[in-house]
Amino acid sequence: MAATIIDGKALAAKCKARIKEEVEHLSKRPGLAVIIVGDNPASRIYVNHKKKDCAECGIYSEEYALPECARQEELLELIDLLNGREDIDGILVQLPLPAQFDEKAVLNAIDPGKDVDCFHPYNVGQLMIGEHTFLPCTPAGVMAMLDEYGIDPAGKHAVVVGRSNIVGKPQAMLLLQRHATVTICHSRTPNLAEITRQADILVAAVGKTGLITADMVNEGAAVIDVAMNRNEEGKLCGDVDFEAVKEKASFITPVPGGVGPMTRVMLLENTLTAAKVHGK
Ligand SMILES: Nc1nc(=O)c2c([nH]1)NC[C@@H]1CN(c3ccc(C(=O)N[C@@H](CCC(=O)O)C(=O)O)cc3)C=[N+]21
Repeated sequence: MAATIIDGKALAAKCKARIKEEVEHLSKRPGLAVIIVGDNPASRIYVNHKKKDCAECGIYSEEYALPECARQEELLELIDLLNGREDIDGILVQLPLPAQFDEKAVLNAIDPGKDVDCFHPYNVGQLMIGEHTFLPCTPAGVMAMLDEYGIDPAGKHAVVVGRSNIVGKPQAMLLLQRHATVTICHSRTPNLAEITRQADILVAAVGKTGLITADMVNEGAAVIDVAMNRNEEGKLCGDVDFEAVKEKASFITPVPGGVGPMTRVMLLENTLTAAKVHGK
């Protein structure tokens, strides 16, 4: 039987309506500062999306566009200024940064209480011990999708393919918190298909078009595709062979229209949380 297609766009719209409602009940508007450095066209599109999302939910947003040649000190000074501003609850530095930047130092400079990406080592540590305030946006978006479709991770075997700090690792943590048995696979995993075939929940987060083929998926698995790749025609696609895998899976996320819109919602959610923590 063909899989149920998880509609990330519809769920995102529903979540945004709730966030908007909550924002209306605060004493002051939440504020998000978005910093973009250089002119990466994908980053430009994403940042525009974020601004539009904020406006839709009544969140105040400010954009800082620094030139490609900006210096590290300039960026650190800006972050410092934003750290001190009461009207700004969240700070997001769009990644990737141009090569001259020390990404780690930049992320470290953001006040952990304003780190709505959940990239600061303090927040990553909090996540590890289950004490987190902020949710890692993409992994939390995935969890919200599982919840919405009644897919309970408890007791299931969840296989995460990919071990990045922004998706694979935090995804594994969130699934673990929800009592899944978690396996993390990556580029050096020799018997990848053998392991993915054991998955009740399979999360693909590698960034390699066509990586997950139907023979790698267990009948009835829930398949979540986190990747944002461009194919030869420049079309957005994930890691999963969607057409073939949807005939085998019980649930599957499309790209676009799956995890991407939910990632954006979680940024709004974190900004709302930060505003509440800041007494708004
Ligand atoms: N500090 C930082 N935080 C991020 O969260 C962050 C980042 N840097 N750098 C880049 C990645 C990528 N990312 C996406 C989020 C949503 C969509 C999204 O909404 N995608 C739509 C399609 C968008 C389109 O058509 O291009 C969809 O899947 O339906 C895509 C990509 C956040 N990132």
